[in-house]
Amino acid sequence: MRRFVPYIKYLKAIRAQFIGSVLCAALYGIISGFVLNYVLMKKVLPAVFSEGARDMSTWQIAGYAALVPAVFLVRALAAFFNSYLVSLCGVRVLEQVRLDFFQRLQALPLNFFARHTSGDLLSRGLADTNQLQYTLTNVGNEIFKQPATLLFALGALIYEASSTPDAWKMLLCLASVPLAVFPIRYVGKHILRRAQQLQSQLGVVSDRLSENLSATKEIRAFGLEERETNRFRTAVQSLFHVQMKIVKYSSFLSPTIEFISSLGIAGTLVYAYYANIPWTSFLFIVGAIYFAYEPIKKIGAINNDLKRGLSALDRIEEILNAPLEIDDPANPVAVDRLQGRIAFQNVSFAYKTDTHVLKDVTIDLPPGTVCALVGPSGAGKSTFANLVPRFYEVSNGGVTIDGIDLRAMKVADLRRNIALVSQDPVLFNDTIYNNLLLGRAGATREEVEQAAKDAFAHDFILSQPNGYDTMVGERGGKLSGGQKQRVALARAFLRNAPILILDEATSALDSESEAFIQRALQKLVVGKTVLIIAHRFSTIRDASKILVFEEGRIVAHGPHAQLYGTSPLYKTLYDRQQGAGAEVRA
Ligand SMILES: Nc1ncnc2c1ncn2[C@@H]1O[C@H](COP(=O)(O)OP(=O)(O)OP(=O)(O)O)[C@@H](O)[C@H]1O
Repeated sequence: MRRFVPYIKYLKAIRAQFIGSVLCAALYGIISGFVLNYVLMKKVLPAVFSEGARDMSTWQIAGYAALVPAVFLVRALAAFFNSYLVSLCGVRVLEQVRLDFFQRLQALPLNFFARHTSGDLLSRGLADTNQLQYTLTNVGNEIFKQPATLLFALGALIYEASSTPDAWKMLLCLASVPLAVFPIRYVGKHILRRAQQLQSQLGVVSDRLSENLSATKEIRAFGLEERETNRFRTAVQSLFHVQMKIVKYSSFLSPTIEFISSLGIAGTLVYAYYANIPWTSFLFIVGAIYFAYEPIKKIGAINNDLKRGLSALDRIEEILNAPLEIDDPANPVAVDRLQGRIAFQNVSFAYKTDTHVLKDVTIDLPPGTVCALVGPSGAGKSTFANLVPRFYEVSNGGVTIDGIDLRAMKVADLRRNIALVSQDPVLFNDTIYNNLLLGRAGATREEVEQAAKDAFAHDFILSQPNGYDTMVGERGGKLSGGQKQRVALARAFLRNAPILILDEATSALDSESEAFIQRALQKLVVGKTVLIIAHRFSTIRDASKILVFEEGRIVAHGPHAQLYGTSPLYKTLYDRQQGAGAEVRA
């Protein structure tokens, strides 16, 4: 239970409901453990079956009989309110945990996402939080009710045994109680291990599903349907296997505890026979034994739930406690609009191992430089560009903008000064207008439309069924590649940041889109420091500075005319690209 303590803070806002649920649980415990037994065995049965019972009026009989449903009614109300309020608390705590989980995902560095698959993260965010919610409400439901019931049942037993001559020896029947601890511990241990397997197997299933859904076209094109189904089947079968192990252990517990409690009752029966215990006392004590074992059985079951919840919590906390790595400094330098002088000073960088993919890179790009990054595949161009918005932290050296080390400013301040247009821009499943607005929240309608005009997107947007209010579909699926690119460029116009990072699309666009995009780009780059991961020779040639990457180093830099004569690698890359046409990568 200690593991859940840090989350108690989330109950603050609903303190009254939580206290209400505990009080209802206590009332339930008193009724189940004592009142029910007492009313039935000590009041109703003796009154109805005693020698003078024949003389009672119908009203008197009915009065005694009505006591039974009256007690059950109060117990039912206590159970209902306990369950309702506890569920409310559990759901509220989980709402916060889910939010924390999501917020953490927003703050974690990109490196983290390279280490975790999206299926695994989805499974932690959905299946594990669901399991935790189930545990919290289920365990919460019983955690006060059952111990209260046990306490009052034991109290009733001791009270009765001590007030009936010789009956105290009947308490020996409780000697079998400790026996119940063994199966509870045994099952709990196994369930914890299996629950961990179950949750991670759920991650595998979710991973297969999300990978499959993200590659629907490739699967059909390569005829991979059967292979995919088989892969999914294997994952689901493993899940089934682990699930059944859990069912086996959970189902084992209840009957075992019932059997142990029957041993106690059998012992009581033998003793009561020899000790001549009155039947009313005997029934009361057997009732109390039953009501004492029932909570033990339930506590065993909630122990299992708890173990499953703990394994889910472990997986959620792995994310909640994952180091942020890239965080704001304690005393950030105040940054408003930067000019855009980017400088790398002896920068080395490795993704995870010691293998550096950037090695001792030093370069100074004055504001307004349009800089093309070229080099063979894997040479480090994207990595270089990704260090500027501080998507990753350098291993050695430092990156500065306007002379300020990136680590000295707030991450949000830095990124507000950068616009990013990626190769395959992602649009959210929202209207075109709202997708544009992501460039700069708070922009006016006129500004948004002007940005769309600058990006040559305005006309195609107006020709959509609902103009700017047309929904773009999941990941912008209802727009063509060229249209998505223009929306992304319009977003960059709207942002109007001093630094622009552009990953040029490698796939061919139709010539009309291509021409629009080139014209938009020419306008967009004016007055900005631009890093273009360039794949078209026209872009490369027009750049004011070209950085040639090879195996993580900048081996040459300068304008096209100079590099063409001095850098053999650049000459080869450029000639190859020019020969192969606009679509071939550098
Ligand atoms: N997230 C990552 N995790 C681990 N290694 C990575 C990651 N991203 C890139 N790398 C590795 O870093 C090296 C440089 O990659 P980078 O993407 O910067 O090259 P690039 O020059 O942009 O290549 P391309 O032109 O093919 O996009 C490569 O060896 C690549 O395998």
